[in-house]
Amino acid sequence: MELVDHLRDERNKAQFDVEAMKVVWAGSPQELQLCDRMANLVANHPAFEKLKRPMLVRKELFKNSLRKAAYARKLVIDLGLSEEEAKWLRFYIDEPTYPDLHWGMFIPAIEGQGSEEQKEKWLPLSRNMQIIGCYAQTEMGHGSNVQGLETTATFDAQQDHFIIHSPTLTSTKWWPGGLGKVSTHAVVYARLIVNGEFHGVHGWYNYYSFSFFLYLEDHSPLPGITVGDVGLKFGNGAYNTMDNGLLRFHHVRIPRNQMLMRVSQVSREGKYMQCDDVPRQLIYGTMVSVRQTIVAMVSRTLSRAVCIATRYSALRRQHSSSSLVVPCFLMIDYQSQQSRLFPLLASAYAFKFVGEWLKWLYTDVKQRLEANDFSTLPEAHASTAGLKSLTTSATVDGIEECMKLCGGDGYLVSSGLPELFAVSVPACTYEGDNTVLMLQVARFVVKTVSEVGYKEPLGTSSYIRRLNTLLHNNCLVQTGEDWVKGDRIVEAFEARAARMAVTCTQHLAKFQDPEQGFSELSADLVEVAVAHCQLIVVSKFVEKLAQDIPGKGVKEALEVLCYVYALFLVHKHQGDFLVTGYLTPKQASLANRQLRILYSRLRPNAIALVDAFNHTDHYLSSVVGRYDGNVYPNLYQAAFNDPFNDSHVPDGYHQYIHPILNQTLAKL
Ligand SMILES: CCC/C=C/C(=O)SCCNC(=O)CCNC(=O)[C@H](O)C(C)(C)COP(=O)([O-])OP(=O)([O-])OC[C@H]1O[C@@H](n2cnc3c(N)ncnc32)[C@H](O)[C@@H]1OP(=O)([O-])[O-]
Ligand SMILES: Cc1cc2nc3c(=O)[nH]c(=O)nc-3n(C[C@H](O)[C@H](O)[C@H](O)COP(=O)(O)OP(=O)(O)OC[C@H]3O[C@@H](n4cnc5c(N)ncnc54)[C@H](O)[C@@H]3O)c2cc1C
Repeated sequence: MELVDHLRDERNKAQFDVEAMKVVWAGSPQELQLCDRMANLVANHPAFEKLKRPMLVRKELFKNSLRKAAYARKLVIDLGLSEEEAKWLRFYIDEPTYPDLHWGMFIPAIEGQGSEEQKEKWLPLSRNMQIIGCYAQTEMGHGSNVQGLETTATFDAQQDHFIIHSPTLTSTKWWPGGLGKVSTHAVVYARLIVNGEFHGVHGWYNYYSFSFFLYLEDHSPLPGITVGDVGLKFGNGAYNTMDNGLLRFHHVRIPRNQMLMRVSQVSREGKYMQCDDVPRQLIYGTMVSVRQTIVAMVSRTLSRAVCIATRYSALRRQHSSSSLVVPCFLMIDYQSQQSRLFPLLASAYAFKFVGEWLKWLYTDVKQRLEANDFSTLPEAHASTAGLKSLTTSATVDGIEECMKLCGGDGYLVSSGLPELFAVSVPACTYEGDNTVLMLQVARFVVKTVSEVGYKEPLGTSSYIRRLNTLLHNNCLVQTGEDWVKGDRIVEAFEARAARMAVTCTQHLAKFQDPEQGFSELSADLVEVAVAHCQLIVVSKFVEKLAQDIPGKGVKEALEVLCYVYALFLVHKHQGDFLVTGYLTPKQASLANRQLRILYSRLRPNAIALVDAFNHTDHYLSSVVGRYDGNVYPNLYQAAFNDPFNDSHVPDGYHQYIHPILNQTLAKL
């Protein structure tokens, strides 16, 4: 039977080569081929069916996720998949499970913080999954405040042991993924006590957290260990496939050599030694690595929601403005729908490119760290923290907007959007609460501004070198067309970020106690950080356009997306641009007018741009976002696939409805 493509007319409107755009989106022909292969491997394997997931109760859901993880592992072994292939396989299985933490945090923690000897011992076991590990940092009372961790690791020189202990209820390890039921091992963060002294006390540190490698034997907890799951989380299915755990220690002994010893060591005699030249921030290194990964992947999450909402918008008709009866307008042709949807489409591309850049930055930093060059660590920390915060917040808001863009049907689980929202929203909290991370960026920016004159700003903050120009030269835009020039756009974002940073730095200088100032101005500081991070995203998109991009019309389509992204932000944050005096109201209004023109230029390419994400229907798992656009019959069928429709007589009908109908409630 010939398949009907209900979006064919829309696809025919495309003004660029979709296959070439797929390569740009994937990053390279090899990446495209790799992702395509893994996505289809998952889509065509019955073990990875996921439509029934939201209907399962927690225990069934969890067992189901264990089954999938086991099949995935079997595929990795049977097909001899590389670590990179296995990573994409897990990604397309699309279900948070313990291997995410094992591969994503436990192994990187050992790689980053273990000594050579420790790595040699534990990494092969971990990579073969003979042990399964998690990352246990957060405590019930201390998430954002890592310095406040209370778990203790006291050295016992007599027995050459550390004694791990949870001295208070609030020191209970709380949230680590994979901890609740599965992990055999954990990297545990604790305060080190040697000879009765806390170690690692520095000017800015009260406590110093150390990593320990902890054995949970034979899957029954070791004596002195209490372990369990933190409980049901938001959303059906969603993150409930993960066993986020709790963990308490009651004077648990572990051998001394289970302390991860790259940053500091404790000798047999109980001597504490800090490794020369290795900054203690390295114990935060795993977080930097994971924040980078989150940014690299988040564009896919947003692209998924945008793909669903764009396809449905290009199919569904509503009434025209002149006739409320005859349905004729495609939803996507409403200006208001475009002004909500197209900036999200542009953001997905923008986040993809900034994610690529961040990956490059992180790879560079990692190589430097291996050579004991720590000079770019502050830039890596600020960029990973800030971009993680900016992109996850925008993505989660974007998914919610996509849900609304699909009207009532977006609210149905079968649209794929509610579960996507529920599984994505904790990304604003895990790996650092987004506000807390933005405050870290603000510290970095303010410090850079304060040091102007005796320390050269580098990398993402190099615009601060041109502070004088940025503070005094105002925008030169005179026509709408002036807004679609890369250097002009970047300069506008630089001027806004620099002016906001300087104002905040001046306000901070008025406080005698800098920390009090920082606390009182924290809401403004977050805005400074947002301005700095948006500048990074815009400038990386503009830099991308300066590259050679093959394929008919591809570069032109990307240019439109880039300016939509940037001008949408100018419009949304016009208060910043106006208050800082960089723009006049007329220039702000020209930006908005140009944005509308860009929407009309984007419109014919909308479906092709989401097709270029190359998402399979399995990955989307959305009735309204299907590739063929055959929505209505499938939407109708999906209602009957719900087990709730198996019978007309639901459980409880006879018991609770009959008495009402028959007026026999008194018997209840
Ligand atoms: C898949 C999902 C799985 C989820 C897993 C999780 O959630 S796991 C759990 C995830 N949990 C979280 O994410 C917890 C979030 N909380 C934190 O990461 C920390 O508590 C903090 C960064 C907020 C504050 O840290 P603090 O109180 O220690 O200190 P401070 O602010 O005074 O800064 C002191 C200096 O250190 C610098 N510096 C800081 N971080 C880094 C870094 N990573 N790298 C390099 N440098 C860093 C900072 O710039 C400053 O430099 P300066 O100015 O002196 O040159
Ligand atoms: C799904 C999920 C998975 C997780 N996985 C892991 C894991 O594998 N391993 C692990 O160790 N942890 C894990 N976590 C824990 C996670 O890292 C923490 O939840 C996170 O760091 C935030 O800490 P918190 O929950 O204590 O929030 P809090 O720090 O209590 O924050 C609550 C509110 O206070 C605000 N706030 C806090 N501090 C400040 C400040 N200094 N200035 C201004 N505002 C502030 C925040 O913005 C937020 O609005 C996970 C969490 C979730 C939800």
